[in-house]
Amino acid sequence: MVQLINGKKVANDLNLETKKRVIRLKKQDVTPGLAVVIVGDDPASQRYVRSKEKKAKELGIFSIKRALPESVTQSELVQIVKDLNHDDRINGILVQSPLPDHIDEEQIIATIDPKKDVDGFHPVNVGKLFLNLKGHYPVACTPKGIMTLLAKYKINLDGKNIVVVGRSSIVGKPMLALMLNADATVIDVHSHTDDISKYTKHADIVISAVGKYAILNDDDFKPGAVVIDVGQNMDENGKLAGDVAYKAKSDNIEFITPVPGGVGPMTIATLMQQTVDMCEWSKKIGK
Ligand SMILES: Nc1nc2c(c(=O)[nH]1)N[C@@H](CN(C=O)c1ccc(C(=O)N[C@@H](CCC(=O)O)C(=O)O)cc1)CN2
Repeated sequence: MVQLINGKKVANDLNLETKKRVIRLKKQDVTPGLAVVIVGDDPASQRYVRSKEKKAKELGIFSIKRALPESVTQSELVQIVKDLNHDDRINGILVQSPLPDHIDEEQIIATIDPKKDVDGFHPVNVGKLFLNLKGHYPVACTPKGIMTLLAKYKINLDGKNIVVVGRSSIVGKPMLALMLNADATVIDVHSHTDDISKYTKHADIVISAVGKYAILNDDDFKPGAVVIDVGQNMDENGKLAGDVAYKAKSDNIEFITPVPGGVGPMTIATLMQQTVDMCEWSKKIGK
């Protein structure tokens, strides 16, 4: 029988802890601040941004949203990010991805002050992660949230065979780095990989971040596998579903993150946690 990894519960616990930290900071007259920049009207992105604003409010984090039309120019967007870099109320800036095709996303991310890059996408922070540098720096929220989930479920990573499916900057690549830094043995498979299941079938842990419903199923894993499903897709009935189609009585999967209720809530809880971390780091408070 497959056991579900309850991301919603772990995220709720993390949010409670974050809320307590915010209360403590406010007693010192410090309020963490988050700025969310969104371009265009993609319904999924709008939903995610609404959830981020709602959660920030619930936890007592100050937040501002810059919602821009699809027609915004590169230079206008660069200027908005620069203004946020200089806004003392703001500790974390994120630009919701994806951006429209006419925008050079790399330049926008590189404009964010690395000390306010709450998504951990800036090349300086990505470099620190891959070099496994000590010290304080932000890390992409979805992979960081996955590491928190695995730790909560006491899933050992040292020397384990990990297969990451997908190589995006948001999940796949930082996930690889975090796993390497945790002493796991890591393989990344992607759209140019000949036979993905050849790799997943030998993995202790598979992390799938492809964005295609049912790209993997029970037969693609070995008995006892832990499966982390990052997909946010629609199934054949128009219901939200992950990358992995499985039966509750799977012979192979031992643990899986459900969609919804697995990795998704951890992304937002980690974003809130990291906003507070960055506020404390900037004021040299705490850790
Ligand atoms: N700047 C960023 N852009 C994007 C990121 C990111 O981390 N930073 N990640 C994704 C989208 N994302 C956050 O922005 C995100 C995706 C899914 C969820 C979530 O809670 N999913 C729920 C279901 C929600 C629903 O009903 O649709 C779940 O799985 O339970 C949160 C955040 C791409 N862009």
